[in-house]
Amino acid sequence: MRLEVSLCQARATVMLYDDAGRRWVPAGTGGQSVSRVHIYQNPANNTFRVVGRKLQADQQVVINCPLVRGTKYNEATPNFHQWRDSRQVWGLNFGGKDEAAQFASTMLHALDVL
Ligand SMILES: CCOC(=O)[C@@H]1C[C@@H](CC)[C@@H]2C=C[C@H]3CCN(C(=O)[C@@H]4CC[C@H]5C=C[C@]6(CCCN6C(=O)[C@H](Cc6ccccc6Cl)NC(C)=O)C(=O)N54)[C@@H]3C(=O)N12
Repeated sequence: MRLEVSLCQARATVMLYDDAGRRWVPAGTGGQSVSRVHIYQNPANNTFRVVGRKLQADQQVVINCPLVRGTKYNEATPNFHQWRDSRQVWGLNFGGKDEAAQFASTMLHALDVL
């Protein structure tokens, strides 16, 4: 079974939108902290997912989100990008604009070929 390929990675704080509270909350536990976020491609079936693990010791997985054809990826600001999955809204608060642009470019490619 072929392994998934990491198409890109970026440092970002992974956030979820709390509809009830109308505010962004950090994904995972242990408060707001930076993760390394990848876009993985599974070549066997041409699927993609966004996976992020905290940089800190426990490497907690804070996002594991399959990409769905037709998803709109919204670059709300140069550093803050967001998209909806079936249940919630994800936000990535990137460490830098260049990383953010690279991630967006890869994301848009993935959504284009899905
Ligand atoms: C600077 C100070 O920033 C802040 O204090 C907070 C914390 C900052 C770090 C984490 C973060 C950073 C940047 C800003 C940038 C703006 N922004 C918001 O949240 C805006 C403002 C109003 C608010 C209203 C709704 C909300 C929330 C949920 C989804 N959504 C939509 O608009 C969606 C978007 C969308 C569009 C297309 C496709 C997909 C999707 Cl998802 N539209 C629809 C049609 O679904 C949204 O994004 N909203 C952020 C913010 O405030 N903050």
